Amino acid sequence: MIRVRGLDVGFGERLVLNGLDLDVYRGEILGFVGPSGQGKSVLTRTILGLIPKRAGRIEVFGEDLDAMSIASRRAIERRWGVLFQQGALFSSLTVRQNVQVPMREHLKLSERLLDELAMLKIEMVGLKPDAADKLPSELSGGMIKRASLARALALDPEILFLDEPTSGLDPIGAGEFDDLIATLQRTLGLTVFMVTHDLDSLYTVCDRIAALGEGKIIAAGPIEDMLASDHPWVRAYFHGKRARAAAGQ
Ligand SMILES: Nc1ncnc2c1ncn2[C@@H]1O[C@H](COP(=O)(O)OP(=O)(O)OP(=O)(O)O)[C@@H](O)[C@H]1O
Repeated sequence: MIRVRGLDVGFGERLVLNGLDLDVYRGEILGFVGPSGQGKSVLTRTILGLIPKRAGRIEVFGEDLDAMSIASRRAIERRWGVLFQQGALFSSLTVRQNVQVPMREHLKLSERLLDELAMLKIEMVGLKPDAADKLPSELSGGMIKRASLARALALDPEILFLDEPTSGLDPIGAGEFDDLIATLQRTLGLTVFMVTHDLDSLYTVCDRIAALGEGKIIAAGPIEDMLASDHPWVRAYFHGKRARAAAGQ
C-alpha cells in the first residue's frame, strides 16, 4: 500500500531520514516506533507531501507520488485520512463542522446529506450525537481524539495515518481508543500507519512494527521479531520494565 525507498529528508545541515526503506501492506496496522526526535513525524509528513524530500521514492497505492498530475494527487489525498498529534481540530468550528471540512473540500453534496454523513462518522467513533454541536474546547481529550478520527474518516479513506493517537489519554481511555481503531480497521478494511510510543498499542493492535533509528528502519516485523532483535535500542525498548508490563509478564 505504501512503499518508500532510499528516502532522504533533512533540514539545513541535518539529515533526519537517511536512505530509509519501508513497506506498509494492505489491511495491516503498522506501528511505527523510535526514540524521540528521530523523525517519525517527519516521515509521516513527507509521505503526506507536507515536507519535501531530498532523495528517494514514495509510492502509495502503487503510484509514484512524484510522477503524478495535480488532479491524480488530489484523487490520492481523498483515499487517505490523517489524525495529527493533538487532534488539530479547528477551534472555532463544531465537531460536525470539523468533520464536514474535508467533505466540503472534495465532495459536492447537499447540506442535508453533509449533516447525515457527519452524524454517521460521529457515531462510528463512539461519540454521542450531542457531541456534534460542541466546540473542541467543550470536549475532553479522549473526545477530541474521537472527533479528529471522525474527521479523518470523513471521505471513507483506505489508509489511516495516526500520529501518536493515544498520547495524553489515561490508560483506560487509551485502551478504548486502541479497541476502536482495531474495530474500525477490521470493519472498514483499513490500512493503518500509526506512530506511537504506547507499548500497549504495539502489543494489542499492531500486526507489524517498524522501528526508526539513525534515519533508517532498524527493525521491522511482528512483535516476536522485535523481541528477538539484537539492536540495542529495540532490545531496551521491548525488554524494559514498561514493555514487560505491557506484555503481562
Ligand atoms: N520543519 C522543520 N524544520 C526543522 N527541523 C525540523 C522540522 N520538523 C522536524 N524537524 C526536526 O526533525 C527531527 C525529527 O522530528 P520528528 O518530529 O519527526 O521526531 P519524532 O520522531 O516524531 O519525535 P517524537 O517522538 O518526540 O514526536 C527533530 O530533530 C526536529 O527538530
